Amino acid sequence: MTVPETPLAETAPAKINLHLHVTGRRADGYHLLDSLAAFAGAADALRYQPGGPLALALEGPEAGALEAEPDNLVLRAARLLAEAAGRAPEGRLVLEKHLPVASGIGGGSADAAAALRLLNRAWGLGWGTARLAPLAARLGADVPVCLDSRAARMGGVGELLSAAPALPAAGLVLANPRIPLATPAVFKARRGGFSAAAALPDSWPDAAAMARGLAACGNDLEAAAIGLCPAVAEVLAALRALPGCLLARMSGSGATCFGLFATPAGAARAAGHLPAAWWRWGGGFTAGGQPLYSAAEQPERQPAGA
Ligand SMILES: C[C@@](CO)(OP(=O)(O)O)[C@H](O)COP(=O)(O)OP(=O)(O)OC[C@H]1O[C@@H](n2ccc(N)nc2=O)[C@H](O)[C@@H]1O
Ligand SMILES: Nc1ncnc2c1ncn2[C@@H]1O[C@H](COP(=O)(O)OP(=O)(O)O)[C@@H](O)[C@H]1O
Repeated sequence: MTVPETPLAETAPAKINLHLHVTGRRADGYHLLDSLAAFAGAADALRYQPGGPLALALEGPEAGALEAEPDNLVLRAARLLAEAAGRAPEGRLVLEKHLPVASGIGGGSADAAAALRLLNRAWGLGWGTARLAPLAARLGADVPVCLDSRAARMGGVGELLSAAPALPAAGLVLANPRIPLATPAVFKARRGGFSAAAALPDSWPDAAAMARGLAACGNDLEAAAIGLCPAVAEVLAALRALPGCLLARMSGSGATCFGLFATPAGAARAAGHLPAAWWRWGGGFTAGGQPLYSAAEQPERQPAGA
């Protein structure tokens, strides 16, 4: 695996759908998607202590939303991996929950993928991504892209991954009105036909070019989400009103929306202007749990004349 971590801990970065086109529907009701997924510095964290039967403890600011869950995706991932490896599931996992639950940034999917990576190492399996990917797909449509947590183009129902455009140094603000939205309900409420896959370049030179390119795409679930949760429209308006916001759009099935900015530092400052009652975060993109660009490569200001 390509995610460098300390031996018994993993980060589970938020997945952002920079665009999301619904291109068709399968006979089983699942939708065919075309999406550019990228990963934010905002993340959950998962730790492991060996010994004893499999157990999960929840902590962190967003843990409350999960305490009543009968079956956490982390435990489902652990049992699935143990079954595939022909061994007993064991060890104590601690999930530190920072990402809002049911919010369109794939927190549960990222946690499940982090559990597969972590237990793959902790149990000494040494499996590569190719061997873990089919297990990931069984846990949810978003779990395969979260295995490597690197920007990727998603096709099929989410399991067909291909190269993403090279992302420039850019800033990202995430905002959620603290209203959970269930993914199946949003797909069900969607009206209209299907979209073509987006035409994207191999790379964008800077955040402004990326915002212009993404403006030609959309999120086909946005209108349905606003119908179910009108606060999504308020979040989008608030992001667009932030100084320096280059583009604002909903991620996944919502209700989290993102704003693109020139730099991570500018995004972090802008996030502070959003209502304190919302979940809000500002920073940059990551790949495999590491910042995409070093601080030195992230100019605070655009060069003169840019
Ligand atoms: C919409 C997306 C876009 O990345 O993100 P989120 O809003 O969840 O973050 C994903 O496709 C969500 O993936 P995930 O949350 O793993 O979905 P799953 O658990 O597999 O499916 C939940 C339900 O969503 C619907 N679903 C999901 C994926 C898909 N391609 N078509 C669908 O119609 C189905 O009704 C399914 O029963
Ligand atoms: N570790 C987990 N984190 C978040 N949600 C989880 C987890 N385990 C199970 N779930 C369930 O998965 C559903 C989708 O969660 P999540 O991945 O946060 O949504 P989304 O993909 O819309 O961001 C939640 O409503 C919850 O019932």
